[in-house]
Amino acid sequence: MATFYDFELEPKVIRAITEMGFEEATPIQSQAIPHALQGRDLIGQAQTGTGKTAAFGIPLINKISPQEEDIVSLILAPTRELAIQVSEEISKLARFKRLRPLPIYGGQDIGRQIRALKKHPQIIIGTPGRLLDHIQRKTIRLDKVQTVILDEADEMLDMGFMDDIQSILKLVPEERQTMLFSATMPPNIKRLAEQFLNDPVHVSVIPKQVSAPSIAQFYIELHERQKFDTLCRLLDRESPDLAIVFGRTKRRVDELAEALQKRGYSADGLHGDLSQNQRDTVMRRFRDGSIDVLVATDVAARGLDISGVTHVFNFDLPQDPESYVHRVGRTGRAGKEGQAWTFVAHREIDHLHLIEKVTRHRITKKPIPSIAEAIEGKQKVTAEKVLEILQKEQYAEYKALAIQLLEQYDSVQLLAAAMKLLTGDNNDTEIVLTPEEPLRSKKRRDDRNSNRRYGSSKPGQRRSSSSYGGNRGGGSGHKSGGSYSRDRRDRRSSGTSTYRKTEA
Ligand SMILES: Nc1ncnc2c1ncn2[C@@H]1O[C@H](COP(=O)(O)OP(=O)(O)OP(=O)(O)O)[C@@H](O)[C@H]1O
Ligand SMILES: [Mg+2]
Repeated sequence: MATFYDFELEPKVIRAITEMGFEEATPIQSQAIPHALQGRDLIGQAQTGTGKTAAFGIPLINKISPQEEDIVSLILAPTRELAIQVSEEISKLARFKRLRPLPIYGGQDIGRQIRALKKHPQIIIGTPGRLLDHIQRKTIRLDKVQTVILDEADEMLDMGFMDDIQSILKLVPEERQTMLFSATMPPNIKRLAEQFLNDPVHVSVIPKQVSAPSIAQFYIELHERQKFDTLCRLLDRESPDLAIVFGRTKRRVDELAEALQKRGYSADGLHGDLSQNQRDTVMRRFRDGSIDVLVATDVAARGLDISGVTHVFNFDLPQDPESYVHRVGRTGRAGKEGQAWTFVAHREIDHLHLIEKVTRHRITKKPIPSIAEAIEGKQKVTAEKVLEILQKEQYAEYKALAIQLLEQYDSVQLLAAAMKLLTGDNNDTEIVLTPEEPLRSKKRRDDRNSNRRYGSSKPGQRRSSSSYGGNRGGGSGHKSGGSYSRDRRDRRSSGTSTYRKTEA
């Protein structure tokens, strides 16, 4: 396993990496950084949570001079939250070089962005729409750009950003370095690559399974009307540190977040119809732990790196296998463990099997947790809280009362009563959610030989293989076809190697 001293990096960059607590390079970093430093175009694919951001961020920071006054690099990301996050990681890497990265995304005051642009940032991290806006206003010029990175490249295609990306890249000099990154590379990404990349190196660190091995994956087969109580029981039994619950539509997310609040969970929703202010607030509160359940549409499926997310719940089955991979990839990051639970209506079982086939990962069937299990889980949390106070000896002012009560009552009964009070009564406020239709799977002609469905299908077939299910909520209706290529023989396995991050 490579350390960062193995690459020819400036001492200031190495120092920043060390301060971030990175000891060893992850597999995608060891393989991509040398090519990127040589200026090669690159297509990088590696599992979720394995450090793709630094894989392009490190070589990028290394080559930019702090004296530079122009925008020399451009990073495109599909969502605002991701643009903000990538910009933060780039800032950390650029700390000692004192470079000026700037996130540019929709929903933020454009006047403020224009003022920030006057301070000569060298790196712009943006979403395509707002970037085009600035280009039209001539507040951003791209004619000095030397490096372009498309993070979550396949998602940007899927969201129908192809035209925008084309318009943006037309303004960037042809003599440049371009890199694409994602955990999933459906075959139609080739179109993008052929058009925008020049003799790219393919770096693929996808071992046998597409999703990270550190994620335990389960599913529960149930009726739509059982979903909510099942979610509550799972939350009680599992007591996640932080959890993300994915719903299919914006309405679903709103209803679910409100319902969870009614039942006493500290939850809030995130989707594209909220104001940017609301989106920022929800993300900040989730990151700092003031809410512990984030309910979201697929807007939160890609790239978001929030430490402490131990559980992902697919309240509704995702539209396609790529979305599944990215959603569950919000947990089990940077070598940590995580769990993903997927709710499947009886009629959706075929979809689930398709996901298993494409991701080459068995998803284990589990029963609906019982009420008793849920209560037991809640009691365990209460006991842990009590023991924590005990260990930290934070009870001095209650000691006299305890002695007094113990003189009069039985200790077991007394403690049980206190635990009951702390755990709270079972809150079974009646909840009614607007039902969502189960995903319908269209019979495909190539269903007989489903092994061939992904990857090796001809362009004509791909359309049909992508049509299992309706449109993604609010999307343009354009769907990508297919998924992971199955016949990639040059996949180098990352094996069982792990990498650690020391607490910096
Ligand atoms: N070499 C390293 N050692 C330890 N931790 C690392 C290393 N490189 C990156 N990380 C950390 O791992 C986490 C995941 O990284 P990152 O968000 O770049 O993953 P990703 O591959 O882009 O995932 P996704 O496909 O979900 O976007 C981050 O918290 C990052 O700081
Ligand atoms: Mg990423």
